[in-house]
Amino acid sequence: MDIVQKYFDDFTATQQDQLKALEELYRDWNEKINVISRKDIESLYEKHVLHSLSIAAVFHFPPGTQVVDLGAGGGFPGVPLAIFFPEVEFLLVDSIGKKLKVVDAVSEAIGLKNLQTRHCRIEDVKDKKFDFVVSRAVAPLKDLWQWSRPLIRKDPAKHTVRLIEKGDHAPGLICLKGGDLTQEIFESGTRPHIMAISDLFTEPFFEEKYLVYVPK
Ligand SMILES: C[S@@+](CC[C@H](N)C(=O)[O-])C[C@H]1O[C@@H](n2cnc3c(N)ncnc32)[C@H](O)[C@@H]1O
Repeated sequence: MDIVQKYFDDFTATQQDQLKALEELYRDWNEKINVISRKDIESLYEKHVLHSLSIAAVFHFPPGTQVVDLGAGGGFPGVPLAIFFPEVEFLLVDSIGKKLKVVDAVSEAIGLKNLQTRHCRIEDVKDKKFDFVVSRAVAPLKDLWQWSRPLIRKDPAKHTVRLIEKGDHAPGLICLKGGDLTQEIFESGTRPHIMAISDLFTEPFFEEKYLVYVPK
C-alpha cells in the first residue's frame, strides 16, 4: 500500500480503506479462484494496483466518463481505477464468468458504486458506447483496436464535454503493454501514443512497460 501512496498522496479516507482492503480480499479469493499468479499476490500493490493506476497518472477522466475494461479478469486495471475515479462509470467485461465473480465480491466488499461487470466476449457488447476502453494483458493491439473501435464514442459524451479541461485526452483505447512493441504496432495499423511507465514510477518492475493510447 505504501508504494501506491508514494506516488498518489491525496486519497480520501474511503479510498484508503478500499485500497487497503484489497490485499486480504484478493488473498482470500485467489485461494478459491486463481486470478493473480501466486507469487504476484505478494506484490499486489506494485504489480497490479500501481500498474493499473499508471493510467490515472496520465489520464484525467472527468466525472460521468464511461469506461470499459476489456478482458478485466480479476479486476485489473478496472478495480483500482474505479477506486481512484469514484465519479466515473466502469464496466468490466470478461469472457470467463468465474473471474468476474471475484470482481463482484471485491467490489461489493469495498462498497464500489461505480463498477458493473458483464460476462461476455467484448465483441458481443452492442448496447453501449464508451469514452475509453482500458485493457491489460489481453490481446495484440490489432485485435484490441478492432474490438474497441466500434465501442468508442467519436466525441466525448455531452455530459462530460463541459467538464473536460484543456489538455485532457480524446476518447480512445488505453492499454498496458510490455516489451518491444514495434511489430505489434506495425501490424495494428494504428499510430498510438506511447508513454513509458518507467518515467512515472521508478521501480524496476516498470522498466519496458508502456501505456499505449490510440485516440479514436
Ligand atoms: C491474461 S488475462 C488478464 C486479466 C486482467 N486484465 C489482468 O491484467 O489481470 C486476459 C483476460 O482477457 C479475457 N479475454 C480475452 N479475450 C477476450 C474477449 N474477446 N472478450 C472478453 N474477454 C476476453 C480472458 O478471459 C482473460 O480473463
